[in-house]
Amino acid sequence: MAGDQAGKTAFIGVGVMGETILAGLLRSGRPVGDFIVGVRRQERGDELATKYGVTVLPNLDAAASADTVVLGMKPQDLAGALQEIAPVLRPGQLLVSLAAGITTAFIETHVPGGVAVVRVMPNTPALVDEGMHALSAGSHCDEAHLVEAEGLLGATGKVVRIAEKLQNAATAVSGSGPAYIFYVVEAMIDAGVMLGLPRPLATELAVQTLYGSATMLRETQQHPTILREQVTSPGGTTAAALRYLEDHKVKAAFLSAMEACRDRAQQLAADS
Ligand SMILES: NC(=O)C1=CN([C@@H]2O[C@H](COP(=O)(O)OP(=O)(O)OC[C@H]3O[C@@H](n4cnc5c(N)ncnc54)[C@H](OP(=O)(O)O)[C@@H]3O)[C@@H](O)[C@H]2O)C=CC1
Ligand SMILES: O=C(O)[C@@H]1CCC=N1
Repeated sequence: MAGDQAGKTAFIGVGVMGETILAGLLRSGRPVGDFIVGVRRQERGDELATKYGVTVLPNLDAAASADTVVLGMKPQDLAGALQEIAPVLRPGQLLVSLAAGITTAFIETHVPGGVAVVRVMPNTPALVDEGMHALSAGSHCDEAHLVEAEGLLGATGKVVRIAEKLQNAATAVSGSGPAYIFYVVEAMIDAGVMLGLPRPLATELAVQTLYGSATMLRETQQHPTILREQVTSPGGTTAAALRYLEDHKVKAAFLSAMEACRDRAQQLAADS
């Protein structure tokens, strides 16, 4: 596919992540006519057509009429979907897979030779155009394919190119990462309530603290250790709290949790 002839993009499998990316593209000003949607349930298709005015087609027709196909189904559903659309795929066409764990090599074995594959690990902050998307090229990708994929993902946040062997580690950091952060915020709100704060106030304090801290990290470019030390007065309140987190091996728990995430991504690939 020549980059300057980029045509329609089909989204096949439009759940949380697919809709987030599609909606972001429309929000960024891309015409709805650039996109086609393929779904497996008619009522989901009706919902997307009503909400965005997007054309909904059977998967086979969606794949046939697009230069780029974004695959947004669960890893367990990917092989079945590839089998369904493979008959209409053609060399030079681009497949962009969002599926955790699934390799470009696996996808390439399920489609005709010469179809280009880009593997992406997106994340849900794309909903507010603050996504972090890591992408890797398959073996038939040229620069135009990568630029096309970057254009699609770039509408909702940052995009980095990474070696495919790092994809499962990226999943552990940025793909699944928002869930860890929400979990920590949930814990802080509940603790605030336990300490006597009304829940709306505890929520406001915790959410703004997260937002301010994230903004500091990004804008000052300082190492988190330095920023943490600035909060930690000798013999003060923060040191007392951090000591408890150290005693309970919270950092080690993060390491184990993220290893489990990486391993699960590998397992999803092995099971496919
Ligand atoms: N959610 C996240 O934070 C992230 C998800 N991902 C990856 O993104 C992918 C999607 O995840 P997520 O959006 O959470 O999952 P969802 O379950 O929300 O969405 C998957 C969608 O795919 C549809 N689907 C399944 N099979 C087909 C098919 N053959 N044809 C058409 N549509 C189909 C499902 O339809 P139905 O409505 O009928 O179930 C559903 O709407 C996964 O592979 C995941 O690994 C990656 C990074 C982050
Ligand atoms: O939990 C999952 O499997 C997906 C992939 C990364 C985030 N959500």
